[in-house]
Amino acid sequence: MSTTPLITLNNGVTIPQLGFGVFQIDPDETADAVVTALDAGYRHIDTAQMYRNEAGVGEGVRRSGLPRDEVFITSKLNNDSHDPEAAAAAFERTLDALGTDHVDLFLIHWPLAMVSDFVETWHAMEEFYRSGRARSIGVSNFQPHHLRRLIDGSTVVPAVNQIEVHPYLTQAEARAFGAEHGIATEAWSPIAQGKVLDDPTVVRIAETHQRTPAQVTLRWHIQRGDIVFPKSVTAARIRENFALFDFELDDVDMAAIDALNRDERTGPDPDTFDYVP
Ligand SMILES: NC(=O)C1=CN([C@@H]2O[C@H](COP(=O)(O)OP(=O)(O)OC[C@H]3O[C@@H](n4cnc5c(N)ncnc54)[C@H](OP(=O)(O)O)[C@@H]3O)[C@@H](O)[C@H]2O)C=CC1
Ligand SMILES: O=C1CO[C@H](CO)[C@@H](O)[C@@H]1O
Repeated sequence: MSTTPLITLNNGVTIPQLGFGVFQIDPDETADAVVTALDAGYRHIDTAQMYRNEAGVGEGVRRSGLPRDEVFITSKLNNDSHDPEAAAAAFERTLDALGTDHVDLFLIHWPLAMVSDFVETWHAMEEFYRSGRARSIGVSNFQPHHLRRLIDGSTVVPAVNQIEVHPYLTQAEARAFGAEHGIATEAWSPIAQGKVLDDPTVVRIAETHQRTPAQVTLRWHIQRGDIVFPKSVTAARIRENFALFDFELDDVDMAAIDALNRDERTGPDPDTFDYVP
């Protein structure tokens, strides 16, 4: 069975570059999907308090029979828990739901810059990291201006920034900022929830390589060096999305996909998204 490359984060922790995302997987179906993914070779699961399926992730990992330390688990602090005391209680709930004594990565899900002080929230995250119960901490949906303020006001530099990235939103500025500051970029909605799969350029490159449009798009992410975790509840697609390591895109293919950028989001804009449930 093939394995995924590992990326070393700025704190020395390694993360499998290809993982499995579980947003919009029904809590009752999550354990089965996670078992299917782990059987296919994935060793990295991306969940969030907001997805309400952390318990299913924990159950799936246990049911797989794999030792806990062979699976990298990420979760994210919900938007209603930015207050440092609320963050501490929410972090406990995540560990309880997953049924584990630590997570490998814990993220602030959204900056919520208009309704909270994310630097204060980050100080609570630093405590989770110092205690060892979050092996790494990071952020999600932070723009360079948010990251600048965070880095200026704290001691631990985020290990990752998880942002929306796909061929229609290539995120040159945010990825360059991350590279400059040792913050790994994680690409969410890597196939734009399916919207890039009919793109004629992607389809043409897929035909050339006798691969699917999803595989070509995910391979483009891998060759750019980002961490990526496509979601699927379909067993055949879960396996298809993992079969990325026996073909390569050349520079011309990579440039053609880069050129599809049109700065088009499928999800919310971090500068205006302030949803607190
Ligand atoms: N930090 C954040 O704010 C966010 C984080 N995320 C994370 O990123 C992960 C991935 O993003 P997500 O938004 O789920 O979207 P994706 O870009 O991964 O797309 C998922 C959709 O594509 C379909 N699909 C998956 N594989 C294939 C394939 N090979 N061929 C055709 N269709 C396919 C799935 O269908 P089906 O399931 O029916 O097979 C599903 O409808 C999330 O699960 C979550 O972990 C996502 C959004 C925001
Ligand atoms: O992780 C997430 C899944 O998608 C949602 C809607 O786009 C986001 O709000 C959320 O951050």
